[in-house]
Amino acid sequence: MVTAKVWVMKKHFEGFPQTSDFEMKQEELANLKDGELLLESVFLSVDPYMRPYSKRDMKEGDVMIGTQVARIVESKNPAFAAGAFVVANKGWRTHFISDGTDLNLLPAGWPESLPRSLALGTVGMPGLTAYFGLFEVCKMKPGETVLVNAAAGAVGSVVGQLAKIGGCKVVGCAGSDSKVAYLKKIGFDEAFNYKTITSLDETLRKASPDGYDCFFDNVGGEFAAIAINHMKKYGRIAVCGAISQYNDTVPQKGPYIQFPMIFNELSMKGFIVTSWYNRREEGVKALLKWVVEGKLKYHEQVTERFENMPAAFIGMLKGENIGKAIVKV
Ligand SMILES: NC(=O)C1=CN([C@@H]2O[C@H](COP(=O)(O)OP(=O)(O)OC[C@H]3O[C@@H](n4cnc5c(N)ncnc54)[C@H](OP(=O)(O)O)[C@@H]3O)[C@@H](O)[C@H]2O)C=CC1
Ligand SMILES: O=C(O)CCC[C@H](O)\C=C/C=C/C=C/C(=O)C/C=C\CCCCCO
Repeated sequence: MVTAKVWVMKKHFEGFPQTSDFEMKQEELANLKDGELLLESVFLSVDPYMRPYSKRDMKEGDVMIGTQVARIVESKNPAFAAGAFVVANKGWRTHFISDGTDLNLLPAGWPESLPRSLALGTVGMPGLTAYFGLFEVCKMKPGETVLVNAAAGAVGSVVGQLAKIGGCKVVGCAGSDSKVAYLKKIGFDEAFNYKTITSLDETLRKASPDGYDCFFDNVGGEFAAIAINHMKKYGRIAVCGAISQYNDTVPQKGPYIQFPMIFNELSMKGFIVTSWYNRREEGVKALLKWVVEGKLKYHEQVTERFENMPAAFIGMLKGENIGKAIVKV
């Protein structure tokens, strides 16, 4: 008999999540039946979507939603061998049982030198968000200028580098000087700290006087309201996330976007990465190839120990991460 540790959302978040909103519990797992597998989480992901999705999909007492890289401890399913690693979507749990239908094996040929946690970041859901958001939603073309916010994070850092790989100029912003230095290091043409500039309007104009063809928006709110006025004619905006609004208790007002949308004939499209998962294999293959070739750099903010899941989640929402926020069990 295996006992799993799990984190539940004890109380719905009000405003910014607090550690007291979470509770760690234990779950006894049943013995394996034929066709089933026992898995242990090795790395868990903490992601911004957990904040709005908790409100939409969860009730108090539910295990926190989320994905992990897990190792197969025991297999009674001939399609899976013990010792193999998979990506699963089983929530904040140390151990769990699966019948294999909801597991994705790490791609064949995963290099020994690469951390398997990248399957939750640059070569996983956030990397795929950048890939499909930029190439399919923004329809980025060589020679264009791309703007991305939350640029030093899991999605943004890949957006900027894919824009460079695709032959574009890229402008990014982040919330600290060390993040801005990181953006320069990974090839951003222009980068600024949105917390210390005096005028976003002036900063965006200076970074690209001719404006922006593509805007990959991870933040929403006031930033997006100002950035939309800097789009070029026929510019495209991928509405990926709205992290500046996730912890609001009172909805933000405005903006009124009709004038720039009409006069510059802009396109603005929201998207959810999983809608592109019929092409998941293609995206993972391309991202892994660029990582192996050294064209796509990665950084991970690793928090040790399952017990620290809430702290890692809250820290990521506060901006403590450079690159992908990961918990190592
Ligand atoms: N549509 C989709 O399918 C998907 C959407 N997303 C969205 O993409 C965005 C980025 O996700 P991800 O890369 O995983 O997360 P990140 O790794 O970028 O971490 C979140 C970052 O957001 C920034 N942030 C927090 N609060 C604010 C704020 N009020 N204003 C501006 N920036 C803020 C912080 O960086 P800083 O220090 O720079 O402030 C923080 O590090 C999120 O909005 C997320 O919901 C992600 C995956 C899929
Ligand atoms: O890795 C996986 O397979 C899980 C991924 C799940 C998820 O779909 C990935 C990203 C989602 C990002 C969502 C971003 C948002 O900004 C969500 C916006 C609105 C949600 C509605 C909330 C309503 C609350 O009142």
